[in-house]
Amino acid sequence: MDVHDVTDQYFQLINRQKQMLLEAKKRQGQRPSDRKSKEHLYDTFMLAFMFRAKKEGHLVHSSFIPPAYLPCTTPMTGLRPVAIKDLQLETHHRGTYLLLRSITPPSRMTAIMAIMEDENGDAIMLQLYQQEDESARAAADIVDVGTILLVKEPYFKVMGDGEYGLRVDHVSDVIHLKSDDARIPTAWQPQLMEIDRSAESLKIEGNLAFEESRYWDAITAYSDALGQPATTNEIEIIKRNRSLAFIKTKQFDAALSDAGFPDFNFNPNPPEKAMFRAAEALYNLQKFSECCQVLELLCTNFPHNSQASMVLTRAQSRFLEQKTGVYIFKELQAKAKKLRPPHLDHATYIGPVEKKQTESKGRGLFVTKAVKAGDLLLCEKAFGHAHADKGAGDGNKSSSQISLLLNPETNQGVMGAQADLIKLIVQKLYHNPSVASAFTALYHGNYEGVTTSAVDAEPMVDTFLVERIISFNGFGCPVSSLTSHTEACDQYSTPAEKPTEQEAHHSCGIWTHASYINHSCISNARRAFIGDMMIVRASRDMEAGTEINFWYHNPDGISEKDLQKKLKHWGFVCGCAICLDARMTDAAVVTKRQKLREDLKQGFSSPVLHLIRTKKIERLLDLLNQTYTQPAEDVPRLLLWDPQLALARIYAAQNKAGKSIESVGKVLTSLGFVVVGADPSPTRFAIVRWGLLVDRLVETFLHARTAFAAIGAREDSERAEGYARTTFKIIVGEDSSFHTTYK
Ligand SMILES: C[S@@+](CC[C@H](N)C(=O)[O-])C[C@H]1O[C@@H](n2cnc3c(N)ncnc32)[C@H](O)[C@@H]1O
Repeated sequence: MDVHDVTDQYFQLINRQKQMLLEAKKRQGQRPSDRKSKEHLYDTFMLAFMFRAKKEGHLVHSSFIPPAYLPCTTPMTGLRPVAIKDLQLETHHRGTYLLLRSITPPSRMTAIMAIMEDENGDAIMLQLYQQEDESARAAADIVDVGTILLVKEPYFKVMGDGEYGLRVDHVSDVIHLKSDDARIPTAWQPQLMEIDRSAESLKIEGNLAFEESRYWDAITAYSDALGQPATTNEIEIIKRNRSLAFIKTKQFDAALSDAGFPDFNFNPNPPEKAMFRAAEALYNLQKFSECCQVLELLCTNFPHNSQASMVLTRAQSRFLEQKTGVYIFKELQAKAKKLRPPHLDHATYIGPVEKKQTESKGRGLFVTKAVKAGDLLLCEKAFGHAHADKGAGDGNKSSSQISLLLNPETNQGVMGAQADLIKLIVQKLYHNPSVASAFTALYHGNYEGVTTSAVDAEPMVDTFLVERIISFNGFGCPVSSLTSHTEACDQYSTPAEKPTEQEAHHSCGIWTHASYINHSCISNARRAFIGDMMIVRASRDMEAGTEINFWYHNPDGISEKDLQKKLKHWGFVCGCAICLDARMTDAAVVTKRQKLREDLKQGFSSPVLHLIRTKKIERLLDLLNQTYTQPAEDVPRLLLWDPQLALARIYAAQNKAGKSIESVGKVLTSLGFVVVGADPSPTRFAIVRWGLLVDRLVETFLHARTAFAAIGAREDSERAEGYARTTFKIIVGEDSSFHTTYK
């Protein structure tokens, strides 16, 4: 993940956590004799609960990923009960389950916590991780006073504060029991029997909960109703109602099934509502073709349903995007600017690409036909996207959105919305198993998860597999590459001084198709973002069958050693020509280059006469150029192009068109381009071979446009503008904002 890596800053914290884990491990298997009484745990928890409630909203979350363990794969019938008093520290109690009842309300930190008791009256702190956000589902919906649940294969451990507790990382390891479940002990059963538990009264209860936006309660009531005797007609109505509640809670697989899709229960004239629910679910599952089919039938059978025809128009637009890759990018930019989180209602387009095995990088993505620089390869909606406001973590009021995620097992520390992304994807997989395989098929290193995806007919999600996949495949992203492009170019104020800090993104996501693209510093594609859409365009012309590569981390402005450090957690060392050349370069040459860049910096800031100054700069650039031995088209000269551009800028300001064009040609050559006509000769200006696509290339081509125009080479000027526009399109993802950005 190319997000804000803070491993170095939090090295000590990671080490401290490792030490704590080692200490805790020494107690493995112990049955602690100093467990606190139920009363003590209750009092302490409630005090902290009240104190925390007052401070709510100003929490900066930090969390440690514990050593990975597998979710429970044993069916309930194969598990035996265990009691709190029998739990052993630092142990996963495989083959058992613990029956618990909550004696406190929940407290939400990184996990949802509550004090639970067992049948013997012993109590324990329970921590439930990876649950939905408060905005999606209130913590009290998950656990509250009186909630009875089963924890499968409980993990008993020493917690951060030295107390003992249960930690549950896999959402499928907890089963909530309904009030009539036979496993509930008599003493915990409700004293008063409810009067009316008929399907009809439960349906009404569900409807009421739905009207009050208590969708989870509505689902429980409808599900209870379906457990009671009812006519076929009643069952269908309850299911249709539940289907809508499933849609509201993003459980689209279940919504589709409740709507009766695909055969609508063999009904040749499916009910209007059933079709509408199915269409909504299909839309959200991005199945636009099937969605259009259902809506077309709905509009034919019920021509007065204006909402259906509106949704059909929307679904048709998505279907068209999916088929053709034609988007109204201006609209996408406008939506990304306005929406928070910037999740856009648009479809994924998969261009001329296919997944194949590479020789040494695992699987990769290849073009299936010849493409030109600028061509669209992918325009992909994120499978999951977690947004963190820019500036979050800087002490402003958005700071609660940012978190620190530390993994002592992989020695990694990242700052941003990753913790949210893990949670979000765990929930998506848990609630929509039909989409899981696109995610679980992604690269996950040597992590060996479970081979099954369901237990007791319920989906099973391995949180640690999700974390591993995100770590290897996630990308940090700006809200819009248009903004980051303009910011990157504005930042470049001092000539010959590369910006040292590359932008660290706090928002992040997973794009399951783009995830097959391997890294190379000498890339032939670039990714851009508009909201949660990733746009991948070719940055060079490619033959059919070429492997697509983009850089995971920009190689410009960073030493080879630091770059490998950034790439380390992906588990490979870049073997591209730039990196190999850097490794072979003598230390004396490195020092010489540094010295020349220092001299150039001084040269640019020198107040001496222009002519003397540019002459000196030319000489220094020439010396710097001579330090490279490999042809620039094989090994781009990353320390040369930016001072060369600074010189082109000076010539442009001095209206020295010829010199400006010559400098532009040198910028392009140092970036690995092969160009012709970058001089006042009659040869037409053209790119024979594209090179590295840095942000300031747009400016470079625009200098050429102006200079060619000044010498009356109109055609060359137009061509230079065309290249500027193509470059902009590759970097930003689209070119509809080209003229407003570069007036
Ligand atoms: C996002 S995945 C890319 C797809 C992956 N190759 C696969 O088989 O699914 C990232 C992983 O691909 C591999 N990879 C990517 N670029 C590589 C490179 N330049 N050299 C070697 N391995 C690379 C590494 O294992 C990395 O962790």
